[in-house]
Amino acid sequence: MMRPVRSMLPGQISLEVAPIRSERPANLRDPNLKTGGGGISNNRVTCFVSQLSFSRGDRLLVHAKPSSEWWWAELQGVIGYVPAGYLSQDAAGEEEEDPSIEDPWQDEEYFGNYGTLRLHLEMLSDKSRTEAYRQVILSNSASLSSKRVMDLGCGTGIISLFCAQLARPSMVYAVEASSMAEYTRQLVKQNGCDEVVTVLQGRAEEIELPEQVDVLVSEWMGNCLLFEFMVESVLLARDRWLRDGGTMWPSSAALTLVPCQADSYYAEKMAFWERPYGLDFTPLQPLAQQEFFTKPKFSHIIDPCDCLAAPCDVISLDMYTLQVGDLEQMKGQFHFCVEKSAVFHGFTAWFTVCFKSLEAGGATVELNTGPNSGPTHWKQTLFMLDRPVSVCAGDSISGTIVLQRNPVWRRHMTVTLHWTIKGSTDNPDNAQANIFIYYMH
Ligand SMILES: N=C(N)NCC[C@H]1O[C@@H](n2cnc3c(N)ncnc32)[C@H](O)[C@@H]1O
Repeated sequence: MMRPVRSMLPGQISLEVAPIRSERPANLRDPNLKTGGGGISNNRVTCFVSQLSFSRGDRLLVHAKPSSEWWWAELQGVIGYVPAGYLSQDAAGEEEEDPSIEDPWQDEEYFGNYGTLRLHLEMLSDKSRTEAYRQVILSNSASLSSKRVMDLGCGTGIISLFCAQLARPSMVYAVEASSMAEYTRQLVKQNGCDEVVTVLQGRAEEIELPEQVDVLVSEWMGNCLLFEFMVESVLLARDRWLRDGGTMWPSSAALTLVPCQADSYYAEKMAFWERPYGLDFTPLQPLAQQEFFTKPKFSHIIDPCDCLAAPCDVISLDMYTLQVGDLEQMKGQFHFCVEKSAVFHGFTAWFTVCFKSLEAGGATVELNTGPNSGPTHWKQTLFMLDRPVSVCAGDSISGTIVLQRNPVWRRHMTVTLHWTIKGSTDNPDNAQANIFIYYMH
């Protein structure tokens, strides 16, 4: 239940506001509609809220208090940030806070999922992923001698077991927050590695290690690289347990984007409604567009020939310098030169991580989850446009991508793509500006 509070504002304060994920196309040109962000494309508007406008005496419903300064509240159906200092508890209601937001990390569900085998089987069955980590350990086996290693989010302990089997580290601290840790201990013993590998059950940011480590290795990447935001735990552990001059594996990460055609997905979700069983179901197409094309398609497999331009790295992370605060909003730019005339259905994203060698001049190991590398369980992520656009060779697609971390649900993010298309003939009629905002839940 949400708790009503009254605002004690000194008069009207007009903060920015916009309805969250407006279901109806709103006219963004409406001078009265201040938006904290969002956009319009083909009259479909999705907005996200940054701050909420309210007046003295308004009764706000508080959904969550992610910080002492800013609360997440609702006023007449609009949700947004409010300055907590302007609010007072409404004597009328002592209702409980919304319990569903007591756990903005959703750890019970998150670690509950990793306590079962399904996700671990998927990850272990991913040969590109698992062999890449094996290759890192193998190619650095000599340098790993007598090193102290932390394997953050070890799951079944596969990386720790590779360390113990292929190298001679002095100690591997295998940290796992889910109940899988109990089985990981058994696997370590079963494979005769319990002299070297110590399994610690708990969140990496909460457990205590007896010493700092020389190497922090983790397989933390989620869909679109950052989803799950496990990377925050890796940065916190780095700052607390990695010795100065220690090694981060992965050392760096990059998110890559490419404009693409997606004929079969478009046919499956949109064209289908044209003549199913000889009938005209096209009135359902706006519903299909809203249901299927307003959120990313995870586990998309893009065929290299569906790429309409050379892919472009839009976000690059240096795991030695990246800060937790940097994760709130990450921006990238892109400029694609269309290489072939085709239908532009959307953008596809994937990531690459690199593992610098412990030896100076040693080979860097790369795990690339893109269409020209071995298949992985992440596959790629497809962001469909509302409506496809025909493009010609020589056209340019330029714009920005913004990954905005959810201020309440800390494992989620919003992806905003803003781009323009310029015709190769520089025909101004071809120029169109589009913004799409996708919620990754
Ligand atoms: N996207 C991924 N690579 N997910 C791997 C997640 C694995 O790390 C574990 N894990 C995730 N975050 C943490 C954390 N902060 N501390 C310990 N284990 C974690 C999780 O239980 C699972 O076994």
